Amino acid sequence: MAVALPKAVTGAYERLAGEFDKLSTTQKYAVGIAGGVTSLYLLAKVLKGSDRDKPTTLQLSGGSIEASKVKTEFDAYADSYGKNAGEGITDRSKTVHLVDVFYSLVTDIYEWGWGQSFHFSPKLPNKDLRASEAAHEARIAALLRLQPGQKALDCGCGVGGPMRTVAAVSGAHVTGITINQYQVDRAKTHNARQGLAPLTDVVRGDFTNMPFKENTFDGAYAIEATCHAPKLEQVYGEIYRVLKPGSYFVSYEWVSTKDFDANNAEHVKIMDEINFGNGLPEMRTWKEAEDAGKGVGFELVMSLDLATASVVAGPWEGESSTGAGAGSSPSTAWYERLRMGKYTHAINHGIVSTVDALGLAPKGLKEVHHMLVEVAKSLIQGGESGIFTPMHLLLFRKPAAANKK
Ligand SMILES: C=C(CC[C@@H](C)[C@H]1CC[C@H]2C3=CC[C@H]4[C@H](C)[C@@H](O)CC[C@]4(C)[C@H]3CC[C@]12C)C(C)C
Ligand SMILES: C[S@@+](CC[C@H](N)C(=O)[O-])C[C@H]1O[C@@H](n2cnc3c(N)ncnc32)[C@H](O)[C@@H]1O
Repeated sequence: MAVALPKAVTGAYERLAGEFDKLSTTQKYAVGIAGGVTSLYLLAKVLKGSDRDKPTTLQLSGGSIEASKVKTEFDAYADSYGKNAGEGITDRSKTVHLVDVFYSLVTDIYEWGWGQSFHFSPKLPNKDLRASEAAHEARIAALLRLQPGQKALDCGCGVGGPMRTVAAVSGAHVTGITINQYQVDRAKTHNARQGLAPLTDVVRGDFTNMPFKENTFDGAYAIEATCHAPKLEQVYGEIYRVLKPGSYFVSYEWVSTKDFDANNAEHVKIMDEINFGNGLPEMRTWKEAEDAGKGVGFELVMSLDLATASVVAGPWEGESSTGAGAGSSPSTAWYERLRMGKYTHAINHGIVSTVDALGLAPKGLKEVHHMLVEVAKSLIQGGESGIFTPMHLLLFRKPAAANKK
């Protein structure tokens, strides 16, 4: 079927062709060569690109996993989740490895479709997404009272979006730890490009067994990361160990809220889907998270679901809220950003499926993207129903007298 182009387009084309005809043969060659070189340059940029801010569609990779193994690794990841309601990862001893695989599979897609900060944020009134995201990260620096010259730890740092904000607003040095080598490389590239290399460091390691000496850091934080630990006590215990006495640890936790009913099949189904699409071994309740921190020796200073409550100015010593969420927040709900444009998820899936069909993306990436399209729906359901929050703020303090016999 012939496609009729708008008159404005055909008219412009005819005028250009007319102008081209007026050129001498040498000029025509020159235009041809310039056009060819420009096209080659643009093609090379799309295909390769280096030191990129974010991957282009054609750069979507399997992270630290070889392209030829992406499909096999994704299938093994999918098989590691039990079929029974509420089961999560069946063999919990494999959690850390599976999380590493998960982040190899999703890191490029996250950067491509979300940005360099792998977390949610309440959208603040009259502020755009990036400003709201940065405010959510800067709150961490304020809660930890970080100062220039101090040392902070970012537990589960992703590609370093939050670490760069925390270092930039506080002047403190931030060391990030992530289980995924591909994220280490990406974070270091971004840190250098954004002039923050001197205030940051990134290491590959397991946050349940960290390569740092006791009493090293003046503050520690985890943004939507400790939910990946096989047991919360393992990661909280390690953070307690490496913190100096009297220092703070703040976490934005993924937890079920007081509205979650473990006997409600629909609630459990939503949580199972959230666990699978986000590499979580299981979902903890906000109370379990509070108890885990206290259990390893921390004092609980503050506990508040930022999805439902506004934060007042500090300090918060001795002020431990119930976790039920006090007051209502004037901001837009965190899950609204996930809805994106009406057709964005479908369009993105079309793009990923096309590069997959053309053999320009690792086989298996289409399935990974499909998992993310599905989990976006489950996260929205979890948020709308109020049974789940990705931002339960827990502020802990290592007692000043810790370590003293
Ligand atoms: C804290 C975690 C990650 C939180 C979020 C950063 C990610 C959770 C779900 C992700 C996404 C869902 C839909 C994707 C979309 C289909 C794709 O085209 C572009 C990327 C998404 C928007 C993607 C981006 C990151 C998330 C929002 C967990 C893992 C503990
Ligand atoms: C959702 S991302 C959040 C990243 C970052 N906090 C942010 O907000 O951009 C979770 C991070 O936790 C890290 N992580 C999960 N399990 C880990 C483990 N056992 N040891 C170290 N890092 C881990 C992942 O590698 C990833 O970087």
